[in-house]
Amino acid sequence: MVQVLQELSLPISFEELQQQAKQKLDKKVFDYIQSGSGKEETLQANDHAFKKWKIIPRYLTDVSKRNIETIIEGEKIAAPVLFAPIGMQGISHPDGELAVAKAAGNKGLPYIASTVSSYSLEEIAEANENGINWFQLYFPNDLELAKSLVQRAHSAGYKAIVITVDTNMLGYRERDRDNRYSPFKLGKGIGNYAVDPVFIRKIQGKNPDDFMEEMIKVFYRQNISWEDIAYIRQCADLPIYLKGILHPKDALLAKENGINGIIVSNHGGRQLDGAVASLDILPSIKEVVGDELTILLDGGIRRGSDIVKALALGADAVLYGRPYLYSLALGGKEGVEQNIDNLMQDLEITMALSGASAISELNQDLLWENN
Ligand SMILES: Cc1cc2nc3c(=O)[nH]c(=O)nc-3n(C[C@H](O)[C@H](O)[C@H](O)COP(=O)(O)O)c2cc1C
Ligand SMILES: CCCCCCC(=O)C(=O)O
Repeated sequence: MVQVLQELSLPISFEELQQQAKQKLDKKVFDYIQSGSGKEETLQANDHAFKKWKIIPRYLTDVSKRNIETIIEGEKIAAPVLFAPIGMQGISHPDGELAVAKAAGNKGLPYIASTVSSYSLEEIAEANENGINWFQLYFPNDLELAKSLVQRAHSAGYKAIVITVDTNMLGYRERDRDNRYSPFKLGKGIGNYAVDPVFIRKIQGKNPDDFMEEMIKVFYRQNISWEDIAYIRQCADLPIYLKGILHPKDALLAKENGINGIIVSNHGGRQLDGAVASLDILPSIKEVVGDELTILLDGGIRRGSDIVKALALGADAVLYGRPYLYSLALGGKEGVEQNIDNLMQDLEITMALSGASAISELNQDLLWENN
């Protein structure tokens, strides 16, 4: 008997992937993932920014031996790509972060676990025990809780702390407001708080119906200072990255405060609408920080050519966001792995056709600005 194997086959194009995810997911969930804040000017600007730069390929170069690996925080990774922290992945697929972290590890790429993951950071670390995990911190209002989260991440083997600085409150997300949707009310809840000893102590004796309310109360620290960042450094001896840096002066302050790296990001256009596209501001940031700290970038990374452009403009690596979440929704862990295989192939082909055989060869000399 001939066995017909039903191989999972996700669309390769990002636009088609997004379209299929739209058909599969509940409308409110899809809107939450896809949309930006306000008029979505920043969301669109992220996309447009990549179109402004064209690659001027170099030919008659030897690209017969190609290598897309790079080193970030002293660890060799399969490509200059990290998985962006994305909260509550359980709304896209029941396996949520467990599937994605495992896929990241299998493909040799770091996974950044969000504070507001559906699963706890310990469960995620276990799922990706052979991979590299970083922990993203939403700085809570309570320093003891911040310390507890960071120390748990350290004990669970996380290799860096990413502090998101662009979310002192949630952006004005018109579609979620129209839909009356908040992911905080759905799914498994927030895995990290559900098991945190400090948080459990805080809610002790309270009505379980107030659990969510208590969580929301602790979420947003609206006055994070450089002293708070220094406090996190004292909690665990781990490299610190700041995510959401856009102003060159803040990048300079990060350098002066001994931060290990920054993530140039506008949160995928979900926070301040009207904010500059991350790719547009990258060259000015590179100019002030030079090679003294690691520069990562996210917002609009969809294809190999986007990665080439970001690296040529000064990023050491990029964070990959929405596309992996759509792949998760459509195909679970295998879907994410397939999408990453496609991205890595695309990157290798784009580099070779640009005349580069290694990541270190990508620089601004390869780009032309199309005003
Ligand atoms: C559904 C969703 C949830 C997100 N959750 C988080 C989060 O928990 N923490 C965080 O720092 N950033 C979060 N982000 C922002 C991403 O880390 C990243 O900055 C953004 O997705 C990059 O834009 P792109 O997806 O368009 O490439 C989230 C983004 C999306 C789309
Ligand atoms: C404490 C802030 C919760 C943010 C929710 C997840 C997120 O970052 C998003 O963009 O949505």
